[in-house]
Amino acid sequence: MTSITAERLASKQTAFDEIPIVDLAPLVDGSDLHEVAEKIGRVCEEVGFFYVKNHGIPQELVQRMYEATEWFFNLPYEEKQQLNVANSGPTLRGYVPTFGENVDPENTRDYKESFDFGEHQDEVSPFFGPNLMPKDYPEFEKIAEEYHAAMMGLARHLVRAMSVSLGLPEDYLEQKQQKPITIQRLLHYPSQDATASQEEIGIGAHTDYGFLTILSQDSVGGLQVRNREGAWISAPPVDGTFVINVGDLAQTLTNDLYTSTLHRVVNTSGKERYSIPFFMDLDYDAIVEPLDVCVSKENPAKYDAYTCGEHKYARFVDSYAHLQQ
Ligand SMILES: O=C(O)CCC(=O)C(=O)O
Ligand SMILES: [Fe+2]
Repeated sequence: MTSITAERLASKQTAFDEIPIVDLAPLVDGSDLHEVAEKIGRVCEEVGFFYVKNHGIPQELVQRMYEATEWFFNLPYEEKQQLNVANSGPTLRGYVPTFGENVDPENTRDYKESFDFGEHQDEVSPFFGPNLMPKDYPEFEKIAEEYHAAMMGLARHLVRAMSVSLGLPEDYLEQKQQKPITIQRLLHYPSQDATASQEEIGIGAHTDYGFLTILSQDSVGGLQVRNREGAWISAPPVDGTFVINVGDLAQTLTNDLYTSTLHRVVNTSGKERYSIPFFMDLDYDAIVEPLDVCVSKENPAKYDAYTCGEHKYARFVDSYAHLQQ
């Protein structure tokens, strides 16, 4: 690796407590929503990224989803290409090969390959519709659906806590999530040669486009988060946790109180890396603008209103190779 590449891809090896861990037990068992809400509010303001433990998702389910993920990416390339996102129309579901989505297109090309799905529905509209699923493997589809449903349940808990953290009724944000856009993604990061060109990276620096993300990462590592000083710090795997991060929609709604933090993945470990992010958004037509509780005379609204679906679709158009002219 040239020294400039090494410098660009390196992260500060920080203790992982720079990215805090929040214990969700009192939220999930219903004993103390307010205590957890207060903690989540603080870390959303200070970091925008946190681990959660005691989240109620069985480790065994996560394990099965990883086995299915590895199985999927080991399919012959031609079989994966039959499920290419370009065949999905506006649902934007399916397989995206290496360099098919570049989240920081001005600087880098993404080495990862991915597979997106959501809740099945017959009718097609942007982000909604049928899933493209591998043929002759109903077990894959079953695990995928089970995992997606589990993530939805955890996301609902977190969103309630976020409402309360803002001093709002616990169902306030949920009103914008009657039929939310959700994306369940599987990711594979082949290990990159340490001499790889600096334009190629696991996933380039980006913020997430949605409301919040629930990420499971395997034990390989490589996730890096940019802190307030502009340094990249590592977010190493922590057993039994998920990584939660605030997305753009939450930053807009809170008028920048909560931060949609830049992050990226660099895998030069020599091992294959897999991760499984779930993106929880708002309803397609939900209006996204700073909430009254986050706006005052001294702190006026920093954003004009936009709709969730249009914002997300525009961000996808910017990053998906098949949508570029
Ligand atoms: O794989 C990871 O650890 C992060 C993935 C990610 O940032 C994303 O898919 O938005
Ligand atoms: Fe991300």
